[in-house]
Amino acid sequence: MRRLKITVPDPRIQRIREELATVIDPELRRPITELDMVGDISIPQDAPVQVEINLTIASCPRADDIENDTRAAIQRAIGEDPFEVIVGVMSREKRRALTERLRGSRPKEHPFGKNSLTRVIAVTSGKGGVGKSTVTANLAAAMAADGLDVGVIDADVFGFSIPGLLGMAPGTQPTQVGELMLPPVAHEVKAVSIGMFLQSPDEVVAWRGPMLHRTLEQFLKDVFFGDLDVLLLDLPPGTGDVALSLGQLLPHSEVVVVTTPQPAAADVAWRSGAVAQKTGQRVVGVIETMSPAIGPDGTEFAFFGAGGGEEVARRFAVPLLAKVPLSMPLRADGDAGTPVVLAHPEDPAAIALREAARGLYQRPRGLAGRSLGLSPNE
Ligand SMILES: Nc1ncnc2c1ncn2[C@@H]1O[C@H](COP(=O)(O)OP(=O)(O)OP(=O)(O)O)[C@@H](O)[C@H]1O
Repeated sequence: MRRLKITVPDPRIQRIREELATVIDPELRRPITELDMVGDISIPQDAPVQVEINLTIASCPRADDIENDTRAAIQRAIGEDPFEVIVGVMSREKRRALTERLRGSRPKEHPFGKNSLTRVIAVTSGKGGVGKSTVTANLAAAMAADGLDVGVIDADVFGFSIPGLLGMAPGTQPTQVGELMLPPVAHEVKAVSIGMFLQSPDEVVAWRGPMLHRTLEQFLKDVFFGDLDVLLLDLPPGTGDVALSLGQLLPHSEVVVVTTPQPAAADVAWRSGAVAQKTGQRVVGVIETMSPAIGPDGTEFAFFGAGGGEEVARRFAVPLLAKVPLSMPLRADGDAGTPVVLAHPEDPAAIALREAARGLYQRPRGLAGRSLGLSPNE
């Protein structure tokens, strides 16, 4: 009688697959198994286990991370057994299929339209240099540290400082996979900035409105942020073109107004929020920064006066989410690329910013702050 030969798959292959499903692509934020990055897993006789990994592109900036995580996963699956990881690159067809799959889950326009579950929050100020970008970077880092998926679009053409504030090295750029751009990630925050697309660091951006509009639109459509809980936008100071574009592209976005305590700055800050209201957006809160600080001997330093935040919040009938005192660590940590909420969480400025972040994402959606069109001014 002839014997039927049944080949039983080596159980180690299944264990390796299960462990590889825990390896997350750092840019796409999905398991490499789901992204079709795992090729053949074979166990030749008397030879090490072979596992093939296919990166999305040859110059994948996070290739080392993916390979290291893959090795650790295989080790967890097979212990001391010898193995080999063969790192290759996806074929063009596979890459196209992947980008189509990633785009496929997105609506035709951009993924942050009115049915999106992502909370879009634009951070605006009247004047430049009041601390708006620092506030944005810290809100993003604090929300991400609380476990939210957070993205930032740095649309501040004149002072694109988000990459630096998040510690991204000069020259950091999104990774291009097919037509999609994968935003760099720092402190668990995905960020894309106009500054990442300049030819040289010294290039000055002097764009007219339509160019800014197209850039913002492209960021929203072509940057693959994945499913975000919160998308923060760092707007240029003032009441200009980007705010109007935002009204058209993201009419459901909410707006946080940043001001210093100075009455003159507060008045300009109020104007920038009022423009946002005119384009249908909703002012949801005010953050005062450079607020009075208390020295070690109890002396109060109120270099920029007091009361600006309360005044702007009163005029919009929205909460004053935080008063962020003047703080050396806040400034120094920003310069060093680690937001103060992470580097010095005990600093009074960090405490205030963390409270503002929580106040923002824990807030129910409502009508406060939306212009009801009853009065031309307030
Ligand atoms: N509470 C604070 N204490 C100390 N320094 C602060 C505080 N807030 C902001 N700064 C500092 O003020 C400077 C300007 O801040 P930032 O770049 O965030 O302002 P901005 O409003 O975004 O400016 P721009 O619109 O020109 O980009 C930075 O050096 C920052 O570290």
